[in-house]
Amino acid sequence: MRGLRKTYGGRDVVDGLDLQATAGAVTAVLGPNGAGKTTTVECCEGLRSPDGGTVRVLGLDPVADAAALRPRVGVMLQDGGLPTGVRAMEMLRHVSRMYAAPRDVDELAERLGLHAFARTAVRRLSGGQRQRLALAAAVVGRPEVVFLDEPSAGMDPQSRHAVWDLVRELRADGVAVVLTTHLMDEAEDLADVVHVVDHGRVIASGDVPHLLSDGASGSAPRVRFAARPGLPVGALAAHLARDLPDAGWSAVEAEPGEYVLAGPVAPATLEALTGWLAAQDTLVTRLTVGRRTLEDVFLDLTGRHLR
Ligand SMILES: Nc1ncnc2c1ncn2[C@@H]1O[C@H](COP(=O)(O)OP(=O)(O)OP(=O)(O)O)[C@@H](O)[C@H]1O
Repeated sequence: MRGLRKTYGGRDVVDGLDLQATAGAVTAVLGPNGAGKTTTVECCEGLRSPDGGTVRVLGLDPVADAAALRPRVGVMLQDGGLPTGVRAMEMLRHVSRMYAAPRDVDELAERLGLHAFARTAVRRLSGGQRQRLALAAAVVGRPEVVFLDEPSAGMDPQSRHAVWDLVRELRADGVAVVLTTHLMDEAEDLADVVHVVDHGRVIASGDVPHLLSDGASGSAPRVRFAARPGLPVGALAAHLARDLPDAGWSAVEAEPGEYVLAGPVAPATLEALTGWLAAQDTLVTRLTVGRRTLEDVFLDLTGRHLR
């Protein structure tokens, strides 16, 4: 996809977006709600027509060549897009019969735990059950390219891991998997390449280790703490720069009362931080030290939280 643009009511919700997905790899499009992820993948699926730019899937135009692409591409929509009146397994068997060489339906159902609600009408399924059924329908035809829009949204942890295992297996089988997500752990665990999207543009791309090591303070751990909202974070950064020999401190209030401190974090950092908080007469209610995450990458780039 090159220079993709999509406009609604005079507003560019996708604004010159470039990205590429390759066979045998998981490509994640990561971004907050409203970033344009669904619009982007729906242009690849032929469900929306771009207002600018070029989209090719397996070398074909998703709109003009829709009939040729249909047997080769699997799609899992965010809202399921399933017929609601039929029973779950009936629906899956029906879909499987449309393909030349479908997967074993029972084996797929077993892996995704579909047998527990096999005879339940689709409209009565829970959100997570519907998602699992939609995933099964997306992959049952052995597609070469699979688009998964927020595949594990609303799922319990066990189902989520079943989904992730299936995605890894698709990758091992040479499938090009494109998934949109706003879950950083999903992107970190699954993706070979992550495109971070905000306001309809790619603002960072690369494999996860590259993205996590990029930035002023490299891959140094972050200090996250909770305290009363509205602390003067500029003064905190200045205090650390004065107290500790290294430069390059940044402190942000990512959400009201939630702070992230980045810099050359060392044991003395915590002493300096808690000393400063005590001088502000402020009690810290939570404090953790951990590696940089994709959430931090987004925060560094936009000053906002991913969620
Ligand atoms: N048919 C439409 N008409 C008008 N505006 C739309 C339409 N579809 C999407 N939008 C707007 O385009 C923007 C991008 O939406 P999109 O669904 O692509 O974002 P997203 O990144 O997938 O978000 P989410 O994670 O919430 O699904 C949003 O502001 C949305 O309100």
